[in-house]
Amino acid sequence: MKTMPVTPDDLRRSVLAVPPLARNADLSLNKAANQALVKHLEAGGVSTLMYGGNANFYNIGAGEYPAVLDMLEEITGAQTWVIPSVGPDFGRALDQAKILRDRDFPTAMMLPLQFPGTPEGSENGIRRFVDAFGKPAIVYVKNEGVLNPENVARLVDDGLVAGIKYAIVREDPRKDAYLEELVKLVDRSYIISGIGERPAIVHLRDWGLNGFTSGSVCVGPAGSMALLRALKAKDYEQAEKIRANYIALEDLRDGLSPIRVLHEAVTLGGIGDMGPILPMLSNIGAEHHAAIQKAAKELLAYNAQMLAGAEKVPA
Ligand SMILES: N[C@@H](CC=O)C(=O)O
Repeated sequence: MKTMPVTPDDLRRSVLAVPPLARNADLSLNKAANQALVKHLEAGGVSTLMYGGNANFYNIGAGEYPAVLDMLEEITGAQTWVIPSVGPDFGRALDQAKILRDRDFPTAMMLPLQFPGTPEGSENGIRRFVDAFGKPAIVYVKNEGVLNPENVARLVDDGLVAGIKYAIVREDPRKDAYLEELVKLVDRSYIISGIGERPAIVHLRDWGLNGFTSGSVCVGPAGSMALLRALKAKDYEQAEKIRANYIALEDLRDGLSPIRVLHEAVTLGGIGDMGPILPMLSNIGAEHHAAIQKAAKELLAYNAQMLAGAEKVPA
């Protein structure tokens, strides 16, 4: 597992996969299924795994946290970078900092707390977490009003930030007043697009962001990595062609529930049985399974083609 400090190059080397977390019927960790998903991602060329929203870290207690970290350390390859999340509440983040500070993870992502919180309180919370952890954190900007661009910029200026996951969803990602302000205050090499394949082209081409996160990469890792390579090569025609293969699954995710559809897509695609989602979430209803399975199988077929080298993409 990568243990060296994070550089901007690390943020763009791989798509940052945001995987679900597999559990058994009794909600204990399913190590074999989690390992199967990690192997699928690594076989597709992915080397960065960010365990956050899709793994429902929002609901993991500090009591289970050491076992989760042990498992992630065990199931990932020597070249793979694992980013665990902490929070979203301040007390849990501090408990998790005490657990993380004796381990080799080079950073952790602070989940955003929507309520109750203020931008100044969230900035202060991240400062105190980084102080307790002893390493810079990844800041997750998911909704307006949690952290303002000035709060994020102060954290960056004080050396407390390894990266920023920018994930405020816009109807048209080319029009984004928050991001416009953020890129004035913070070097773009810190900022990664945090909403999957759909806005990734605009975020990297038009806003100059330094990489992207994805959930659907867990089904089609080779295509997402090809998309990243096409974007780095500024081959936007190729990037559009590749992204088209993700839209069916992304439409289902955005229409129903991004986390719950992804969780089931990994199971129904046959990559690994993700089992029950930890409360306070719940698995998506069986009435959606056929559509999710179809989209997952189509993306897996595309992934197999990409692995076989059927499509020429920039190296
Ligand atoms: N939310 C996005 C990116 C990950 O955070 C997704 O799941 O695709």
